[in-house]
Amino acid sequence: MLHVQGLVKVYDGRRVVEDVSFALQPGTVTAFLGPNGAGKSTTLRMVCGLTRPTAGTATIAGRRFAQWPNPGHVAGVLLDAAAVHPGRTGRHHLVSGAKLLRLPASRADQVLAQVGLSDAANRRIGKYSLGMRQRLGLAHALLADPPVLILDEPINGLDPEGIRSTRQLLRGYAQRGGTVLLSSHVLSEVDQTADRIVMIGHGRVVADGPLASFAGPARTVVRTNDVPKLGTALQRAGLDVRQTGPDALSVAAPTERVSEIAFAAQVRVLGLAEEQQNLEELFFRLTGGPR
Ligand SMILES: Nc1ncnc2c1ncn2[C@@H]1O[C@H](COP(=O)(O)OP(=O)(O)OP(=O)(O)O)[C@@H](O)[C@H]1O
Repeated sequence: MLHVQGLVKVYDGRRVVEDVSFALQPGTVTAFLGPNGAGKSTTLRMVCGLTRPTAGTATIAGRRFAQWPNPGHVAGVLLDAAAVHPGRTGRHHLVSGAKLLRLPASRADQVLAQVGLSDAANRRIGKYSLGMRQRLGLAHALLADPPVLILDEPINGLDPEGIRSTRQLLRGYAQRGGTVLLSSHVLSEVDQTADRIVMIGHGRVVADGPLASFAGPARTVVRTNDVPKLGTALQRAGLDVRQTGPDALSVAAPTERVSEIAFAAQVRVLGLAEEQQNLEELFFRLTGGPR
């Protein structure tokens, strides 16, 4: 559905995007990840025809984005949430967008409801928070219910509720066959949303694959009132064990296995939880560290 082939961008003799290629299938959410300045926005701008590539091509449904007679019906784009008229209301902004796309004004209200902005529809955009502007930008991208969404840092500035509802919205959109490409420089923002990650560092793709393939083996954090006894039992079972607090151990095993061993050793467990995968570390290793 979206094909990027050998994209290169040179600014003032500097290669800021170097031979970036990937192809996205319908029904998927792909996170385009990289630290600040890695070349994400430049790549997305080339995909959307806003920046001319030095080399390479990007096509959506077989054509360059700008070659489509009605590009907004093919891909919804959110590149810069700040690029909206602050004196307009959210609703006015979306009604204008709907008109340009030859859609009924009622579409504005539908997408406002979809992103949870109905209550703020008649307030001026200048009074919106960053998170509200992000939601408005997402609403604009959704206007024509296009098959593809291209979103630059859509989670940035959202509160926890905004993050949760945006995740749900994007997952639901992909489940209905949509193709989503969203960029982020914070891995934890997208690890519950994306099926696949494409990581970019210094303009180059450094990793590309299903998110699960980058996650290390499952680890469990277990809290107990007898760290030495449980630690010994877990080590005897051949597991990698690290003490992470006065009453806490991190164990390279799923929670069920840790629970079984603790039960067999007759050690009281105060808490048991899956450890958050530290994908951030992997990210920095692959991209050569933050700039
Ligand atoms: N119009 C331009 N002229 C010259 N250099 C540019 C231009 N646009 C971007 N760059 C440079 O290209 C590099 C990549 O920038 P880009 O905005 O694509 O990175 P990014 O991964 O999106 O970063 P961020 O997460 O900060 O948005 C940076 O070094 C930036 O300074």
